[in-house]
Amino acid sequence: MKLSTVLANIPHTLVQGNNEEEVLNLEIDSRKVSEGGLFTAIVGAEMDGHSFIDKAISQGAKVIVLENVPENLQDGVSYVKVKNTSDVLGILASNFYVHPSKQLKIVAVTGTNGKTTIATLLQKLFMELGHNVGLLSTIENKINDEIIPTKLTTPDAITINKLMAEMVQKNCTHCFMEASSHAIVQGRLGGLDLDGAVFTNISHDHLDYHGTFKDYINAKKKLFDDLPKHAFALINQDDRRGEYMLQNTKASKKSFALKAMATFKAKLIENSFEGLHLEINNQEVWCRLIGDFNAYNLLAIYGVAVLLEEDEQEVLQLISSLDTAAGRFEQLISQKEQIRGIVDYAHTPDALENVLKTINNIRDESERIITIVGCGGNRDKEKRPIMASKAVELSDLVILTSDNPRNEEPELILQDMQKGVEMGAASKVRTIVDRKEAIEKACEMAYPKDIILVAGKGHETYQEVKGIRSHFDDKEVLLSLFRDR
Ligand SMILES: CC(=O)N[C@H]1[C@@H](OP(=O)(O)OP(=O)(O)OC[C@H]2O[C@@H](n3ccc(=O)[nH]c3=O)[C@H](O)[C@@H]2O)O[C@H](CO)[C@@H](O)[C@@H]1O[C@H](C)C(=O)N[C@@H](C)C(=O)N[C@H](CCC(=O)O)C(=O)O
Ligand SMILES: Nc1ncnc2c1ncn2[C@@H]1O[C@H](COP(=O)(O)OP(=O)(O)OP(=O)(O)O)[C@@H](O)[C@H]1O
Ligand SMILES: N[C@H](CCC[C@H](N)C(=O)O)C(=O)O
Ligand SMILES: [Mg+2]
Repeated sequence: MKLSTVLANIPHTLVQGNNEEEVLNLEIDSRKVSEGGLFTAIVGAEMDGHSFIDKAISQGAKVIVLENVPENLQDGVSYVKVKNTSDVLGILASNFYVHPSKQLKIVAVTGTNGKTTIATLLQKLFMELGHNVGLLSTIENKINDEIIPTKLTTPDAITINKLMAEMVQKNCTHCFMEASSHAIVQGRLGGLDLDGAVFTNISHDHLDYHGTFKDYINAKKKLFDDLPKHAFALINQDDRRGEYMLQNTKASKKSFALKAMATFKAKLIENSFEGLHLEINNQEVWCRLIGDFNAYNLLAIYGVAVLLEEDEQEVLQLISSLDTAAGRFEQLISQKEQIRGIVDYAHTPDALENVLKTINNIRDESERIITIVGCGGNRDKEKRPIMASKAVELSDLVILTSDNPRNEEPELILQDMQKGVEMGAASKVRTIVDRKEAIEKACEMAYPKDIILVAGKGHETYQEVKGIRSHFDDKEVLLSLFRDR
């Protein structure tokens, strides 16, 4: 594609070079640039892409999009100056891949918890409804049944557009995606033509990155501020910040709620280890998902489907057969002793509290709860003592352990967590650095019918220590320990 076409609708100055240059590919990482590529220099959180411009050229880049022009320009290379490279990357990628988002119905889901559940189940539902559908999620990206592995919840703008172009090529009509707060702030969704956005809830997370809770809330709000007029903005009316998300949006305002007045209403009739019994817009529905919080997720899914003009009856019928997303309240029960293992991705104080409250509400009094939980390294430190304290408050026994220590010392993360354990509760808490040993200990301590909650890693199949990811799977460990129980 010609450079002038790639730069359409982007205010820029061609400092040197030729607008007719053919661009063969786009890159933001110099290490991945190939012949004929366009390299965009991004000022990142840790590094400045401008320092890799020469490296990108040595790898074959023919065009450089940048904010700061270097003193020495290389011959045969076009240099394009823009005001903010992160801001234009989405438009650049959309131009290069010929605006795939305009050819898809796209709904982005944001909020602290529930994004993966809602996006994943929407993809399943819309496939059941007979559509070809794409998915961008924490667990994986998908084009219909084809799985494309991912390391991020929301990919960078180039990857998003590339995947969407592939979705269009494979006749997809819809794409459901998660919009993380990091992605919104970094402009990864820039240039996308969204048809709807969903707000689930907001609670403590990622303060390491956003600084204050207010900035974290405003990061989520930006998704709604940027929506076009033809889109819908669907918010959780029961969340204190739901209404705020709609303050400056041009989109049509819709809501869902269990308590407040809303466009889409549901009532929780019963909640058990077998599933949820709900009333959605005055119709009774049985669902296989567990926990009050999933009533919100299912209602949001219903709302999106109706707003995308699917048949309400068919949607309600299909919702009742939807299964949970991998690692979200996944249950395993040992044969002989009926010990109940629950693997859940709760890695925020709010998620942990919700999951534990759900278990407390539906368990039999005699069934004890043993919780295994850790907190990620190189992530929000403030949530560590809070998560430990919630675990202690709502469980009979707690084992604090490691969850992706990354570049931090696991022992120090655990010390931060221990600060949330009150003196009087110390007797029900143990600390075991090795996650496998922690799960083994929990099984050793469990009586028949006890409940073991393994929180924080959900679908993850690795433990990341000092930059190296080794295979680790909570579910796999539990399964092998349950074999003889
Ligand atoms: C803190 C953060 O969000 N970083 C993301 C961000 O990187 P960055 O632009 O700040 O990168 P940087 O390392 O400072 O480098 C600046 C630029 O130099 C380039 N570079 C760097 C080195 C080199 O040799 N050559 C080169 O060209 C980089 O490609 C980059 O363009 O943009 C990159 C491209 O989009 C992301 O891959 C990267 O995610 C990192 C790996 C990450 O761990 N992010 C996590 C925190 C994240 O985004 N998580 C959210 C989910 C959170 C949740 O809700 O749970 C997600 O969406 O996954
Ligand atoms: N609507 C909800 N409200 C509160 N907690 C929820 C909700 N949905 C799920 N959870 C809890 O949060 C955990 C994570 O859920 P999910 O993966 O759907 O969220 P997410 O927003 O995608 O998270 P991430 O930002 O890490 O990708 C679940 O395992 C469950 O414990
Ligand atoms: N997307 C979240 C996931 C956290 C999951 C938990 N297992 C951890 O590694 O901290 C993050 O990157 O903060
Ligand atoms: Mg997610």
